[in-house]
Amino acid sequence: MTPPRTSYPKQDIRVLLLEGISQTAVDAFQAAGYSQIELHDKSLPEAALKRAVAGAHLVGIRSRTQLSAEVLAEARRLIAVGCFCIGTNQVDLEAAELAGIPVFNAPYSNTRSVAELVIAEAILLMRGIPRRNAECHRGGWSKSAAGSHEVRGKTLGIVGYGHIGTQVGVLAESLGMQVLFHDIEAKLSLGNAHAAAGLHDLLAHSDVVSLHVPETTATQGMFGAAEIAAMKPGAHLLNASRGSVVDIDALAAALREGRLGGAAVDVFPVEPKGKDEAFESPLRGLDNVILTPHVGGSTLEAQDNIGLEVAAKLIRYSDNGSTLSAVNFPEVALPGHEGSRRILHIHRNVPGVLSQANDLFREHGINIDGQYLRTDSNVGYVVIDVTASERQAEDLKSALAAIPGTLRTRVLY
Ligand SMILES: NC(=O)C1=CN([C@@H]2O[C@H](COP(=O)(O)OP(=O)(O)OC[C@H]3O[C@@H](n4cnc5c(N)ncnc54)[C@H](O)[C@@H]3O)[C@@H](O)[C@H]2O)C=CC1
Ligand SMILES: O=C(O)C(=O)COP(=O)(O)O
Repeated sequence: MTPPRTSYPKQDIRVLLLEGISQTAVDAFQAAGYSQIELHDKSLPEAALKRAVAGAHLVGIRSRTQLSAEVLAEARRLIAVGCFCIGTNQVDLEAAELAGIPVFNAPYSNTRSVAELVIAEAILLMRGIPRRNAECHRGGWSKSAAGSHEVRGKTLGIVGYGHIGTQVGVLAESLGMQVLFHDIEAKLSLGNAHAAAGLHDLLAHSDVVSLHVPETTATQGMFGAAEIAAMKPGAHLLNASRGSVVDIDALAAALREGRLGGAAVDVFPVEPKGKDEAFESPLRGLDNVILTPHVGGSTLEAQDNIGLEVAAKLIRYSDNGSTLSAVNFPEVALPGHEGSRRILHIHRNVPGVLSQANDLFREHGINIDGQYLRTDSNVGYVVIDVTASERQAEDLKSALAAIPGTLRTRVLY
């Protein structure tokens, strides 16, 4: 079956996928009729990124690519961005919205992978395995129970009790751990987990502390020397959230001085762009630290599911206009539009735009079959289904594009 025609022919829509996004995404785009797909296995340096996004209509990234306002300013053809991961802190979401570009992500697909890694690390740290592993590699043989503990009966403190934090809690309870959590939102406790009275209360009672907050202005640097000092002596810290959350120098000092028993760190304030760049960190060389290269969500299962999930969201927006589950944009869920032309108009949310748009339809003598509108404080997104010839729809699109405040206009056939 020939795919439905879009105002811009699908074979001319350019998809740019960075950072080794799964083949499942490529397959999904191809199955939907998108053939121009450019793939890169790592993130691009800023100048190359600007050049690449300038020619792209759909861009897929993971956590490493910074889509700043400056980069987005080059992306004049860009229709939508897909973050093939959970975090969207690497994108200037407001700049994207003000440019009329919805951003999508995969809020669930890698959560189990992170939770499994965290539980494995908690067990390894409580047994002192990172140090013993390092010693064996050097020919040592410290066969001793000193400093080794079962996790059963110990307390795990979870900071950020969201999709990942709750799963970590459930898995930890199945191992017989007691679970405390701290969140800025009121959260339903799963199992026998208890909300701590506050962050410092959690720190005072936990044998292992695991961070699962997003990067926000409030979480940047939230775990500094004071929080580390408030942890139980010999406790362990796990960070698979974002590198900016923890003061890495304060953590390195506490580990060197033996105030903390150990740490497992997956995310860093500065991460290499790819294999060719060296990883620098004050935590390197510390035997009581598990260092991993931001692989919390990197399992084949998670990546394959993320590829499908985010590609489907980008395709749905490109083909149908639905912004359902966009993280920065008014959400409009749309039915199919067989038999109608669908006109998409994204505009700054200023008074009068909608009435001018409606006037245009009257002036052009075009009846509106369906109209969908959502706004937030920055933008309005109006979708209008009309019975009109291709020519009439294109004329309307040009007239709509001339309304002051218009950010983007598209016609879907
Ligand atoms: N290492 C890796 O490969 C991966 C890392 N991540 C990171 O993990 C983060 C969390 O993921 P999810 O659990 O899916 O997100 P989520 O949004 O479901 O949960 C985050 C929780 O943190 C809470 N929170 C926000 N600010 C807080 C604060 N200042 N203090 C305490 N709690 C706060 C929120 O209320 C929410 O309950 C992501 O934003 C991402 O940065 C996610 C996937 C993979
Ligand atoms: O999902 C997230 O937020 C992650 O941190 C995983 O990032 P990645 O896709 O591995 O670059």
